[in-house]
Amino acid sequence: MPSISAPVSKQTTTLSVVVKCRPLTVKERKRSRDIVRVIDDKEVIVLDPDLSKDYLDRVQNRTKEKKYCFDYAFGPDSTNLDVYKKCISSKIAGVIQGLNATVFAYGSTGSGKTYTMVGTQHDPGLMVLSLHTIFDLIKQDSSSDDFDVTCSYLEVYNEVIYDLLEKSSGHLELREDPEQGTIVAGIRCIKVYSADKILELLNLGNSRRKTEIQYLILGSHIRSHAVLEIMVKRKQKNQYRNQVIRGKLSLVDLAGSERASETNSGGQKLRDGANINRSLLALANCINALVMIATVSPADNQYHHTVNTLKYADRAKEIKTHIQKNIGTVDTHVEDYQRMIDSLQIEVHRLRKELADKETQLSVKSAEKPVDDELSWLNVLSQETSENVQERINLQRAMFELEETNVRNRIELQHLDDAIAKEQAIEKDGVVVQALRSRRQDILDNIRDNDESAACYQKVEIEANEKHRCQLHRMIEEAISNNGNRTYLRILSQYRLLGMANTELQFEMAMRDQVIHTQRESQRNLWNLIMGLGLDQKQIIEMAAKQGLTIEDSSPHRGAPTIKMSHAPGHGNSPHLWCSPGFRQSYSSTSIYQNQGFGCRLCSQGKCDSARTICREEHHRSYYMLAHDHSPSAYMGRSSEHWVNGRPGLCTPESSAQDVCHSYPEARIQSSQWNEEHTSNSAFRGDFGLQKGAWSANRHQLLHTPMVNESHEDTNNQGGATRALFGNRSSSSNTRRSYHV
Ligand SMILES: Nc1ncnc2c1ncn2[C@@H]1O[C@H](COP(=O)(O)OP(=O)(O)OP(=O)(O)O)[C@@H](O)[C@H]1O
Repeated sequence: MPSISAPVSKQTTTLSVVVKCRPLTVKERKRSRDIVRVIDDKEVIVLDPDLSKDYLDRVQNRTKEKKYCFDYAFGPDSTNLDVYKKCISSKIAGVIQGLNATVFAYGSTGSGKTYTMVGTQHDPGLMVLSLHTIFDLIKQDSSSDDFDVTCSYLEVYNEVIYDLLEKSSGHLELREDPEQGTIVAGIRCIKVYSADKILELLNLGNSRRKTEIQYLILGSHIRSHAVLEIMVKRKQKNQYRNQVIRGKLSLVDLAGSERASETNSGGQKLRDGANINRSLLALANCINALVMIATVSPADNQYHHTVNTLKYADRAKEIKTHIQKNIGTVDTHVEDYQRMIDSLQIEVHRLRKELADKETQLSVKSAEKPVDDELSWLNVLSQETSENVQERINLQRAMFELEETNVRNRIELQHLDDAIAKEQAIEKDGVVVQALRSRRQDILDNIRDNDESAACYQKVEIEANEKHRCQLHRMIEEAISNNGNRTYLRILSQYRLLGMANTELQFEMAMRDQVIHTQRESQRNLWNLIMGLGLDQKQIIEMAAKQGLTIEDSSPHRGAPTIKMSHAPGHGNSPHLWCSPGFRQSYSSTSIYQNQGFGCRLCSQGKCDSARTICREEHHRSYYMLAHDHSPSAYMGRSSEHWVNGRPGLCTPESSAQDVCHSYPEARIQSSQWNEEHTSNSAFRGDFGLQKGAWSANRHQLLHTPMVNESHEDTNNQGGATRALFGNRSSSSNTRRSYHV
C-alpha cells in the first residue's frame, strides 16, 4: 500500500548563504591580480581592480571596493571538506529524518561551482561528502528501521530535463505523484549501497552535460543545471503504525550566472538565459531547507561577475523557506483521502453558491449599464491621465536630478583643472597629475553619460508621454462634445484635471525652491568674492551708490547685506533694481537675478518705481520663464515643443538657442566667447569699480563655474539663474536687473 504525504509540522527558516572564493588558476597567476579578501570567515571584500585610481578615490572615498557579510565565507585555501563540515553536514542529518534539503552552487562560469559540488579525488565535493554522511548516519542509526537510498542525476537544459545516468536520454517530463509530490517521470533511480562509487558516476554524468559549442573547449556548462537527488526512504517499524518517511537531498550545480546579454549569443541562446532564471525561481518554490554556495573567482578581470554574484547572494539572505517532514502511514491513507474528498465537496458547494450570487448581481447591473459605462469609461480616462501626469513628474524629476548631478560634476571638473594646473607647475606628469587626469576623465565620462541619459529621456520617454497626453486630451474632449450630459461631464473632467495640474505645479514649486537654494549659494559666494577684493564696505557702498544702488542691512550678524535700488535717472542702461521686502524677509541670504522681460507689468508700462514690490510669481517667472497659462486645459493641450529639456516651459528664441548649443559644442564655444565679452563690458563690472586684473581673474573663475557654463545649454531654470548673473545676447539692450545681495 502506498503512503501519502501528510505534513505534521512546519517551521520557517532563512536561506543560509555561504561564499567560496577559489584560488587563482596557474594561467591566471601570470596575468591577473587577486582582489578578493575573506576576513573572519564571514566578510568578503572585493578590492577595486583599478590600481591607478587609488590615490584620489581613497581621498574622496570613491573606490569601487565592496564589502559583504555572509553566514560563512571561505578563502582560496579552504577545501571542500572545510565548507562541508561548517555549513552543510548539519543539514544532511535531517534528510534521514524525513526532511528535504537543497544545496546549490551559484556563480559565474569558471568560478568553481562544479569543483565545489563534484570535486576531485583529493578534494571530494559536496555531493560525494553528503552521500558519505548519509551512509554513516544510517550505519549509526540504532533503530530497526529499514532504509533505502536511491540517486538520480539529471540535467535541466533550456527548461528540458535529461537523465545524466542514461547514455542517450530523451526529454523527461515532470508529473504530480500523489505519493511523492512532483516527480520526473521515467528518470533512472539507482539504488546505492555505499558512497564509494558516486564520484565515478558523477564524472560520467558530467561528461554528458550539454555544452554550447563555443564553450566546449573550455569545458564550461554555462547553460545547464545539473541536479543530483539523493532520496532516503525510511520505513519505521514502531509498534503502532508503519510509518514511511521520505527525505530528499538535492545538490544543484547551476548554470553560469552571467546575464544573457553578456554571453555573446542571441536568439535561442538568449531565451536559454531567461529560462535559466525561471528554473531558479521554480527551484525556490519546492525546497524546504536551502543552502546556497556562491562561488567567486579572485581574479581582477572577474570584478563585475564577482560583485554581481555577491550582490545576488546578499539579496538571497532574505529568502525564507518552510521546513516540514514528509511523513505518511500506510494505515492513515484512506482516512486522508476521505478528508480530502470532504473538504473538496465543501469547496465545490461554496463555489456554486458564489457563482449563483454573481449571476444575480450581473443581471441587476445590466439595467444600469449605459450610465455606469460612461462613468467608468471616464474613470479609466482619469486614471490614465493621472498616471500620465505622475509619469511626467517622475521624468521631470529624473531630468532634474541628472542636471543637478552634472552641475556638481562640473564643479569638480573645475577643481580638478585647477589642481592639475597647480600640480603640473610643481611636477610635470607625476603620479598625482596622472591620478587627477584619470579622475577628470571619469568625471567627463559621467557628464557625457548623464547628458546621454537626459537626451534619451527627452527623445523617447518624454515624447511618448507627451503623445499619450495629447491622445488622452483628445479623447476627453471628444467624450464631452458627444455626450448628452455635457455640463456635468465637463465639470467633472475639469475638476479632475485641475487636481492633476495642481500636483504638477506642486512638483514644479519644489524644483524651483531647489534652484533658488542653489542660486542663493552662488550669490553668497559672489558677495564673498566682492568682499575679497580688498575694498572696504564703505568703498563698495559708495561705488554702488554712483550706479544708483543702495546697500542696506549690512550689519555683520545678518550675513550678506541687501542691495536695494534707488531709481537713478541718467543711468539709462544701468541696472534697474526691484526691491521686494517680502522676498527679502523670507530669503535673507544673497540673491541677484536679472529679469528676462517677463518682468513686472508696471515696468513694461513705465510705471514702476524704485520702491515697488514684486510678487513671488514674478520672481518665479523671471527664474523659470514658465508658460503663461497654467490652466488645466493648457497643461493637457500643451504640445511637445513646449517641453524644454524635459520640463514644461515656454518656447522662446533663447530656449531654442540653448538647445542648439546643447547639441552643437561649437555653438557653445561661440556663445561663451560672447558671454565673456558681454560680461567684461557689463555695467555690473563698471558699477562696482573692479580693477581689471582682479576682476578678470575672478570672472574667469565665475565663467567656468558650472552655472555659467550651463547658461546656454541648461534648462530654463538654470539658464535663468545664469542669465541672472551675466545677462545674454537677447537681453543685453533692454533688460532690467534686480540685485538682492
Ligand atoms: N577550490 C579550488 N581549488 C583549486 N582549483 C579550483 C577550485 N575551484 C575551482 N578550481 C578550478 O577552477 C576552474 C573552474 O572551475 P569549475 O569548472 O568548477 O567552474 P564552474 O563554475 O563550474 O564553471 P562552469 O559554469 O563553466 O561549469 C577549474 O579548472 C577548477 O579546477
